[in-house]
Amino acid sequence: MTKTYEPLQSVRWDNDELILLDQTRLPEQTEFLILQDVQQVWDAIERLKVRGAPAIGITAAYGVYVAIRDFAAATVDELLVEVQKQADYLATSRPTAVNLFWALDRMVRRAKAAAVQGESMTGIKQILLSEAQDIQAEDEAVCRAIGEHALTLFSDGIGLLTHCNAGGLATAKYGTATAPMYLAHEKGWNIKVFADETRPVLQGARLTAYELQQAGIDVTLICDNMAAKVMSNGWVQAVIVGTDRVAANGDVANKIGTYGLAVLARAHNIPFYVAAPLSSIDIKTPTGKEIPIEEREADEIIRGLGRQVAPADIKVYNPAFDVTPHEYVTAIITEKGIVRAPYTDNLQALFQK
Ligand SMILES: CSC[C@@H](O)[C@@H](O)C(=O)COP(=O)(O)O
Repeated sequence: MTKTYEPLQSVRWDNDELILLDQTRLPEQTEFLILQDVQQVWDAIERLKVRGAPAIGITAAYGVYVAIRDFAAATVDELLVEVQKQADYLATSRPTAVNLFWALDRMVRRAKAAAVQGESMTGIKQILLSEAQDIQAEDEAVCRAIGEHALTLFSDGIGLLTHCNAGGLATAKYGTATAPMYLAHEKGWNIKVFADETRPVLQGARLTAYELQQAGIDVTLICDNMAAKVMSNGWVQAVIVGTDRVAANGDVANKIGTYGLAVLARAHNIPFYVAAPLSSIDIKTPTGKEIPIEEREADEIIRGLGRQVAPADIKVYNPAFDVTPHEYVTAIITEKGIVRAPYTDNLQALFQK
């Protein structure tokens, strides 16, 4: 029997309002936030109310419109300066996911192009709203295409392991790493997914386990330190994760713990796949060493499980992401197809097609 996937939407533009599903509250509460100004948009991104690289980009794009819609500029040039200023501000909310900068840059370029075409200030504002809506609609199509390409690597009965949440909640729909899971499920395949809980903020437990279970997919939650055991049990035939930024040489930044998983996959002879929209591929950053890695507050670890689990004043190191060297990456699955080594040439080629 085929099933249609109808997920919770994490970002919505509805009735002239930007509405976010508060991902910090899931799975206990399904709470929606109406964001009324750019400060609220910035806070929502920084505090992970919306998270996941594509969803951050989509939200920031709407954020630019929210920031300028009531701005009373005297001239089009003044409006363009304001658009740039607000985009620069939103760009400071999180450093690693390149989709944020990609979406903001696209919004600024669209405003400038509209000005060159002689649009009025009202026209430019409307064009910015449409651009944000286009970014969101395109992301859905991109995720579906990633899922279709990824599905060619898998077959009925496969066991998959994933980390963090590169799911529908992190994108417009389908997710990146989860897209083939949803498409496989729609086809009636029996797949088994193992979801790492993903310390410290538990995106795997709170979000991936939740959304896959809601969709009726066979998902098993494991603690991060159980991945080796699950692999050695022979339960996993592929690892698939999302990414916040792929460098030009194929090094992959993703949620902390991804690198360890890639090493484990290599040790067990299991392919390690990265699902990446082109908006996550940063051809201008040569290698993973140049990718800025966000460090977050100690409290995420000390009090991350809802109560104090360590000495209150303990020294903590809390990088939110790590970089998996490209040598460990079996393939990068994009909306334009599956890319394998040599990554420098093959990723570059994606942007020339
Ligand atoms: C399709 S989402 C890809 C990545 O953004 C995801 O894997 C991830 O690491 C998210 O980190 P987060 O800190 O929750 O924003």
